[in-house]
Amino acid sequence: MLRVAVPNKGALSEAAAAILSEAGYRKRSDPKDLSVIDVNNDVEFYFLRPKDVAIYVGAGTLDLGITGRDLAADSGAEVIEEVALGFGSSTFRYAAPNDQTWTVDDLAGKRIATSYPNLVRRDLASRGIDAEIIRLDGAVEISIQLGVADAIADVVGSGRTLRLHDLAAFGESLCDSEAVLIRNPESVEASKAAKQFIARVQGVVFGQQYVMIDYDCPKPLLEQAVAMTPGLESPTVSPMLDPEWLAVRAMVPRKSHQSLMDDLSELGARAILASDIRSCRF
Ligand SMILES: Nc1ncnc2c1ncn2[C@@H]1O[C@H](COP(=O)(O)OP(=O)(O)OP(=O)(O)O)[C@@H](O)[C@H]1O
Ligand SMILES: O=P(O)(O)OC[C@H]1O[C@H](OP(=O)(O)OP(=O)(O)O)[C@H](O)[C@@H]1O
Ligand SMILES: [Mg+2]
Repeated sequence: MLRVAVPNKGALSEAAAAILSEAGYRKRSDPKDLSVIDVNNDVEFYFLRPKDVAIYVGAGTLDLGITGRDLAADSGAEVIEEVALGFGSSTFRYAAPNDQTWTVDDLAGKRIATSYPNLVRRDLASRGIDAEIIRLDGAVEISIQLGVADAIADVVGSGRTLRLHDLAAFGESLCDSEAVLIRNPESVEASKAAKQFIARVQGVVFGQQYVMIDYDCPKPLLEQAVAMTPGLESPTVSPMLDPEWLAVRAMVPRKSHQSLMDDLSELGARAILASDIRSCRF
């Protein structure tokens, strides 16, 4: 049976559960459940703290897991990132009180509070900076005010928490993160079940990033229209009852589909439809 780790709570858990459900896997009925057996798919899910997921997967105790790229990096576990899941996007930044301008070199000899000590230690070492790391479990942004640190290194999503605490980020991002599906490098190399699981999750994520566009196109405009909607391989072009028109169908990136529909309409296409793709395989 394939063994898969899923965040049990926190920033990643809801979206992770939604993707797995869309991919056809069994949901847990009670949020307190720490494991669920999906008999139909021959998968056992373990609901763990996102921070611990990479440790289990790296050790080979579990085959696959969903966690944050930043958490996996901090764990030091040897895991392979299979699929970027498109949610839980964040950067990992140094920050300090915004009444002064800081550079990364100013961190030398200072106290840096963080929940990601290995990520920070590695970054400082690569820069040859010696600083003291204060390891905290969370609510890191308050630590300077409380006098235990001079600067912090933490996850930044919208940036709201930094602003609320009069902090400003400085230096480059130490890690551009999002939720990822990871696997153990050895244990599932040849496993058909693992490959199928990865393909299903990839299919849902890919489906979320694209929409299907259908439109009616006057024959003389076909070349221009398909240049705008090239699809993945190539668009499907079908005859219509009216010989002056053709029906075109292609996948397009979700992000730009509204402006693409505007452009197609301006070109002379009609009956332009966009529909969701729930899942796909390549
Ligand atoms: N505000 C946010 N915006 C985007 N991603 C976030 C945000 N907060 C956390 N993350 C991402 O979620 C993951 C951490 O999840 P979470 O915050 O649930 O874990 P935790 O901090 O260990 O747990 P908890 O917050 O319950 O103590 C990381 O990959 C991080 O990049
Ligand atoms: O940039 P923002 O959108 O404001 O989000 C960033 C904040 O979100 C996370 O905290 P979380 O809620 O997980 O609490 P924690 O610090 O206890 O982990 C993260 O650690 C930051 O504190
Ligand atoms: Mg958190």
